[in-house]
Amino acid sequence: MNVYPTEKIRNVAIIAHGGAGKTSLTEAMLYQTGAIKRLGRVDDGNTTADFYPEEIKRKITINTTLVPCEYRGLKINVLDTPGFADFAGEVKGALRVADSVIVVLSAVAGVEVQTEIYWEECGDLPRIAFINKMDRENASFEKALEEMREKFSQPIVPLQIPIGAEANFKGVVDLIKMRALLFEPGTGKMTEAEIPAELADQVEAYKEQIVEAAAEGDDELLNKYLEGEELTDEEIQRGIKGAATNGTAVFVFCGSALNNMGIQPMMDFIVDCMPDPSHHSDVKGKDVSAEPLAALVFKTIADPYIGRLNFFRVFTGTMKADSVVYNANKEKEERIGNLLVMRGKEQFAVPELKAGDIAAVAKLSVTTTGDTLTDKARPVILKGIEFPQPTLAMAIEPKSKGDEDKLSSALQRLMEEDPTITMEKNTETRQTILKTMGETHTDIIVERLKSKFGVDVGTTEMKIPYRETIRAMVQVEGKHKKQTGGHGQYGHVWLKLEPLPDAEFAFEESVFGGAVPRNFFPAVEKGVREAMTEGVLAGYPVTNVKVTLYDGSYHPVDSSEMSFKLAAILAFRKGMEQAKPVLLEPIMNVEVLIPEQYLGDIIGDLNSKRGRVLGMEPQGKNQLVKAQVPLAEMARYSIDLKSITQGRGKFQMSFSHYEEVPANIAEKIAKK
Ligand SMILES: Nc1nc2c(ncn2[C@@H]2O[C@H](COP(=O)(O)OP(=O)(O)OP(=O)(O)O)[C@@H](O)[C@H]2O)c(=O)[nH]1
Repeated sequence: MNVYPTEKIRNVAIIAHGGAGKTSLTEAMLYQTGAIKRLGRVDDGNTTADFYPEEIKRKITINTTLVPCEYRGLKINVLDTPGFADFAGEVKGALRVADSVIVVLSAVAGVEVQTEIYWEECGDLPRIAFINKMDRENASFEKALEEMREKFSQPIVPLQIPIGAEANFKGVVDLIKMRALLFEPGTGKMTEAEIPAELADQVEAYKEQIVEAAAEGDDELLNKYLEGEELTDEEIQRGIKGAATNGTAVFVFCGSALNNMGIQPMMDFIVDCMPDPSHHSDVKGKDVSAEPLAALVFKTIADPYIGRLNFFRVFTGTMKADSVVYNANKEKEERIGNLLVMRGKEQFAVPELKAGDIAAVAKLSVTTTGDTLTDKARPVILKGIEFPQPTLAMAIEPKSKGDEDKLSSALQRLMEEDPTITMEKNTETRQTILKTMGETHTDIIVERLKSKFGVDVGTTEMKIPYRETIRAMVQVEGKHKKQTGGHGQYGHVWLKLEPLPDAEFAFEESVFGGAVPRNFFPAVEKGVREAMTEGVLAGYPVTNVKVTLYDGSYHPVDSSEMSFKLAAILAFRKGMEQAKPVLLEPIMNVEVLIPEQYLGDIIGDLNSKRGRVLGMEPQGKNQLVKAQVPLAEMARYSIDLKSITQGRGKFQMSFSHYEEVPANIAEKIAKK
């Protein structure tokens, strides 16, 4: 593969709801450019972009795949992203390094939820739309268009209209060339023809929208247009390019990725009108090739053959093979060996990469996703990537004992690859908690642990770290006395137990006249602390208790530290039983961000989860609901929220405080 200058590069992310046809479109683009000789199919598991076994098995994209196509002397770096919400982190990475976006819609399903969500996340990135699956039963170009206009604020402007639909889909009318383009299914061969007479009215209506959008794309043209002058074809072209580059209009194409129909006109548009990397908002107004090196790592994978691979985009300067660069985030130099242009599982080594290009490098020592590789003499740190926070927590444990260390180091490695998972050890419940973006994500982590690291693991629900406390003050006696020939054992204490709302534990002594000698005090405290590790209700740790040692007795020969410790344990257990013990549960601060229309359902659901809604406030088009909810009710909230809002809601939570568990629930927990 050649080295391409900045102006000959297009970095295009393909985004859409799962199943709209992103991977099929990527495959068709590769075929169209001659990079592959056979059109692979998702259903046959032989596409270039989805080559991981886990992707082939599920027939979905899990990883963003970089697929460079060489076309008309340019290099189009296609980033095929996953549509499934659990892998939203991959989309974030791709959008950070793309200069423009292809939004794929199914002509049958129209604008689906994830498409809407990712559309928002595109921010200011210029985008075009490809209405796919025109060959399918119930395909409707108009309906998809209408839904786009309903849901998106940008002007939506078709540059084509379909000729035929469903099994009868034959091609498109190119509204700029004013010609019919007919495609041969499979080969994608394109022939031109006259516009079918029955489409004449439609063509006129759409043409007017194009002229308007073109005028909006160029100030000079806008004046001309507003003064009622007609724009020439050349001016319309220029205006369209301006609007496409600035993102002031979204131009629409259509076709069938599966049958390789309608791909070439869209690719021509990318080449002719979509922005090159010098337009990216990070570098706007700069001479990208004259600036010092700044390359952002947006994805890291542990490749089974090559080892760790970092994918990066060069924003400014040139990245050279066999060079030394500076990781400005880690403040460490890194040695670059080969620069690899990847295409699915294929790779080509290149001597250098110009500003704007995307590639991978193997075997760096400290670099991870989000880091900037730069020039030590003139270091730059590029803005990182804001990954979504994981929301589904599950406990994970190795199936065979002794694999604990192996599990935690494997998870560490997976966390380097995937910034949307976290792992933590809960010291109270002794569980390893894995947090992910959803159930499928968890399943995939479990599979990877087995296939890549040989650790067989199971997942269970997270245990809730309950605690126990007391609600009354009591005074109790504890006596440990044994006479078994020779030395006996003797310890005797009187303890006062009382609730201590503002601290976990306090121990005091106020013993008169040496009833218990001073040297045994530490043993008594030790006994109390030991007893507190397992409460009398359900065996959870005891908290918020003050214990005072105020009396007792001793034996000059038989008393020992051990005897006093045991006496204290006895006293504490007895005392706790009498002091109205209760179970406490962790209460979380929860913030849920949702579109207004789900407000009622969300509040109803939080109430049914024993939550207290503290308030809500509008945030743009959304509502932020603040509540406090017991952790025990929140274990599967990420799944519930997804189903109530069809994936449109977000939430986060953090620990707030402990509160008493209602008696009926406490009883059930104690029985368990
Ligand atoms: N009839 C028809 N089917 C299509 C077309 N494009 C894609 N499909 C089918 O739709 C399904 C999903 O296609 P993909 O290309 O995997 O969709 P995707 O958007 O990449 O899906 P994710 O990566 O999982 O988000 C597959 O069964 C494809 O064969 C099309 O143009 N026509």
